[in-house]
Amino acid sequence: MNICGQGSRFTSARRTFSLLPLVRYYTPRRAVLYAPGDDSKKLHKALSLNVDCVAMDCEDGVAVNRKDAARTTITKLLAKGPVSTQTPEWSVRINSVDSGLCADDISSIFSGSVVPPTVLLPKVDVSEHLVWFANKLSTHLKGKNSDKKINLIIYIESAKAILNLPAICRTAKELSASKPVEPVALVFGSDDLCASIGVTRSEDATEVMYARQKLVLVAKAFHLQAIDMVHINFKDLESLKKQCQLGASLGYTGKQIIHPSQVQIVQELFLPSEKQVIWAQGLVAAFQEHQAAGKGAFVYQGHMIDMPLLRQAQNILQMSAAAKSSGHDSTKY
Ligand SMILES: CC(=O)SCCNC(=O)CCNC(=O)[C@H](O)C(C)(C)COP(=O)(O)OP(=O)(O)OC[C@H]1O[C@@H](n2cnc3c(N)ncnc32)[C@H](O)[C@@H]1OP(=O)(O)O
Ligand SMILES: CC(=O)C(=O)O
Ligand SMILES: [Mg+2]
Repeated sequence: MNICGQGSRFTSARRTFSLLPLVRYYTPRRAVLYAPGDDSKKLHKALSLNVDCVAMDCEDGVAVNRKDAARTTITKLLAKGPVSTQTPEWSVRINSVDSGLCADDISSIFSGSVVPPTVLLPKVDVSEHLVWFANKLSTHLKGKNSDKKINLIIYIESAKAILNLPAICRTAKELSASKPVEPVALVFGSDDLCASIGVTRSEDATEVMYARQKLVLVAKAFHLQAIDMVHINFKDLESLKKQCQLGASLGYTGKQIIHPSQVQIVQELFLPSEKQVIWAQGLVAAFQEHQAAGKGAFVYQGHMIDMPLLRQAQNILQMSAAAKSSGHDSTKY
C-alpha cells in the first residue's frame, strides 16, 4: 500500500510529479492540556494521561502570589524526568514579556540540567517581545552545552497581535537562525482576545471567527502548526465536539484543553476519520492511474478530481500517519 504516496514518482509529458510529501518533522499536538504549575497533583495526573502535550502553566492558571510555587514545582518535576516512555511532550507556559515575570520564569525553569523541550510564550503582541525572549533565553542557556533548540509556541491573543501576525512569524523564523529557539506553532488565545476587543465569549464563538481564520492562514504560510481555542465550558462535551469539528475544518491541527475529560474527544477529532483515510487512499491510487494514462482531471466518487484534491488527500494521509506513529517523538512523515 502506498500511504502518502511514499516513494511514488511518475512522469507526465511536461512535468515530473512526486507524490512524496515534503519531508519534515512533525510532533502531533492535537490536545495541549494545561495543568496549573503550582498544583503537583494535577501536573502528575496530566503527565500520566495519553495526551499529546502537557502545558505546565506559570501564567494565567496560577494566582499571582503562587508564581514562585509554580516555578519550583515545575523545576523539581523536570529534574525527575519523564514518568514513563509514553509521557506526553513536556511544555511550560511562562509569563508574557510585558508581565515583568518572564525573566524570573526563564531563570528558574531553565536553571536545571533538564530543560523543557518546548516553551509556550503568551501575549506576543509585537516582534520585539520575541527578540527580548530569544536574547534572554540565549544568555541563560549559554554554557549548557546543548545544541538542541527549544521548540517555541507563540500565543496570539490581542487585536494588536492579530494586526502584527505576519511580522511576528517572520521575526520568529529569523531568530531561529541565530538563537536557541525553533518556532513550531501558533496558539489562538481566544479568551484574552475577547478581553482585548471588548466582547464576551459566546457559545459559537462568532465574535472571534475572523481572527481564528486569520491565524490559521498565517500559521500555514509560515509552516507552523495552528492550535485552536480552549473550550471553557468543560462539562459540555457535545459542544466541545462541535468546536473540535469546526476548528479542524478550518485547518487547525490541535486544540488547547483544560480538563482530562476533554482529552479523548479532542485527540480523536483532530485525527482524520477512517472514512476520510479510505477516501484519500482511493483518491491517491486513482490519481496515479489517471496521470499514467495522461488524464489530469477525472471523476472519483462523483466528484471532479485534479491536483488540488490530490494535495488535500495527501494532507489527510500525512496527518493520519504522523499521529499514529510511535510515541510523542518527532516523526518523519
Ligand atoms: C484561558 C486560559 O488561559 S486556559 C489555561 C489556564 N487554566 C487552567 O490551567 C485550568 C486547568 N484546569 C483546572 O485547573 C481544573 O480542571 C478546573 C479548576 C477547571 C476544575 O478542577 P476540578 O474541580 O478539580 O475538576 P474535577 O473535580 O472535575 O477533576 C477531576 C479529576 O481531574 C483532575 N484534573 C482536573 N483538571 C485537571 C488538569 N487540568 N490537569 C490534570 N488533572 C486535572 C482533578 O485533579 C481530579 O483528579 P482526581 O480524580 O484524581 O482527584
Ligand atoms: C488560552 C488562553 O490563554 C486564552 O484563551 O487567552
Ligand atoms: Mg491567554
